[in-house]
Amino acid sequence: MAQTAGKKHARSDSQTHEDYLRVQSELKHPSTKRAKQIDADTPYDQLEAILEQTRKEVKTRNVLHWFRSKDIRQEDNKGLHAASQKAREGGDSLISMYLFSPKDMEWHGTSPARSDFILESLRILKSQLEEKNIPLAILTAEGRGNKSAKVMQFAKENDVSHIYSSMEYEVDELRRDVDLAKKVQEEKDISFDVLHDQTVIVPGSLHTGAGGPHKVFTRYYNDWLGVTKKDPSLLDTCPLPEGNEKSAKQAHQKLFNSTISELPESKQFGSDEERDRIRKLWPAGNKAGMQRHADFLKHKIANYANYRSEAARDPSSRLSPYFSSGIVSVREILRNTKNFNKDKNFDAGDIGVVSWVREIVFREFYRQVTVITPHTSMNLPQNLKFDFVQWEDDEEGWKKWCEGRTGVPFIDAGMRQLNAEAYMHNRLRMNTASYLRANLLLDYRLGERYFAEHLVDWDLSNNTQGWEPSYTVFNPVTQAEKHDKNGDFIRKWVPELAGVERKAVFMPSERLGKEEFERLGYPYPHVDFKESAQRAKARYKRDLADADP
Ligand SMILES: Cc1cc2nc3c(=O)[nH]c(=O)nc-3n(C[C@H](O)[C@H](O)[C@H](O)COP(=O)(O)OP(=O)(O)OC[C@H]3O[C@@H](n4cnc5c(N)ncnc54)[C@H](O)[C@@H]3O)c2cc1C
Repeated sequence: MAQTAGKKHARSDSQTHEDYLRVQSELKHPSTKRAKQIDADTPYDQLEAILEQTRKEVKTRNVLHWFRSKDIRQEDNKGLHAASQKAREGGDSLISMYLFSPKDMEWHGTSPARSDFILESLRILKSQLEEKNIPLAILTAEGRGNKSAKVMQFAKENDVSHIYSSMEYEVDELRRDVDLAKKVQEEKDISFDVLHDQTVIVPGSLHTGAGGPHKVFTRYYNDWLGVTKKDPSLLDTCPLPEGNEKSAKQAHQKLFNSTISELPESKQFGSDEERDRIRKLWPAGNKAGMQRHADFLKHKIANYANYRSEAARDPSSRLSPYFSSGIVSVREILRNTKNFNKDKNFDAGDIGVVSWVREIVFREFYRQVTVITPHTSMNLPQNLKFDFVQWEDDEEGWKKWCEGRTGVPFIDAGMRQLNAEAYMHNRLRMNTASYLRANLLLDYRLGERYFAEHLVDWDLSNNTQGWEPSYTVFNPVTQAEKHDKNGDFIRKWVPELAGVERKAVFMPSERLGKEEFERLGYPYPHVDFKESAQRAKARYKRDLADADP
């Protein structure tokens, strides 16, 4: 396994004592009492309310679209389209901007793979827009707190009358937009709007019969199917932005000259080899994402319902980084999927399509959860009682988990895939997460953070929901026997076990002696998973019984 000397970046898979201390210090969060206050008066509601006042009628001058790391594309981008239309109404130029924030990358633990993927996609987008005489200016925010001031300064310097952008649903990002909206309120001749673009159905808008937003997935899913069937226009896409006159190149020369930022040292790859390998796995830009979807429809979706949990077959679309950075539009992807499914609704036709779209609806549901329980984006579990669990302090267990050396092959295979590909198959994500919080009884937030620091597709809503603690404890042996029947996935990622007999691959400690482990160079299990699962359940029961969030 690659060992990176010097530790200049968080991405390295060999963990030191300092890493263990650092990652613990990054798990700060508000009290559960404060979390409830935030849930009662959400930043999302605050933003929606203030936007009523900042969507103003003002004389159109230059129109700005502010790209975020969730809408890096010109195709079917609602905010960009609205900005383009406004500019056509007789304004000067359509201009665009991306605010690069190295401090936020540190704060959120963004992985080098995701950081690079975003910058490479921006590079492609910049040149596509430039062909239409639309500049994409890259600004750098020095601190985490001065972003709205920076945007306002940019708007004034460039005589912007209208600012458009796409909604981000996490607390920090919503508060940043509220902050900018307050500044816009003080200006007579600037308008600000934030559009919903990430999902087919606006998060928070699907309600139960009693009136509150759905909190249970199956009900949300059924409702989602019904609404999209009734109103197929939800999948309508918007056109590409219209270009500026050639003269815009002269008028906004400074913006055209701005260059894509360098990543801070901690976000750079450990080596050129690693960079090239990861870029090959995850080619940047919309075209690559759409091609990936077309290939998935052609070769894999028909078997998705049957094979989706069998990681060795690599059965899924691998579109998650493209969704999480908004490099592809979910509406366009679903519209193409529907065409493939002979225009049938998403609960009919090809069973692979039905099964795959259900996962996309999970993505939409988790955005609804983030909006209605904002504390989930603040390092707190959705069920606040789990904040009262007394986790173990086990540095050795932590390191072994990170490095894929727990001695439990299914877990180690998943972690090694993550370390090598900046990606892990969903079944392995479920198992490695369960192993960390239940078998090792380590604070689940340590794992959540490690995923953020390594995944190319990190997405707060999907990741925090994936890590949400519960009483469910996966048995990594029966899981492997069921979903990796021949042990192919394990053998691929844990080559030490390539030659051992099939049964021993799933749990070598049940069939091989300790000396055999030494000979193979594979670690003996750090904990007994059956015993540790019992211990976790008892611990949860004890701590949750006394918990009073
Ligand atoms: C502990 C844990 C952490 C996770 N962290 C992330 C994360 O940071 N980013 C992320 O995008 N997904 C995350 N997931 C969800 C899921 O594992 C990935 O979306 C999926 O594995 C990506 O592979 P794919 O694109 O081939 O998915 P496909 O199976 O092809 O699914 C298509 C799309 O549907 C969405 N999707 C699929 N499964 C889920 C799911 N369980 N929940 C929500 N959306 C889903 C994704 O956008 C995905 O790209 C996590 C799951 C767990 C259990």
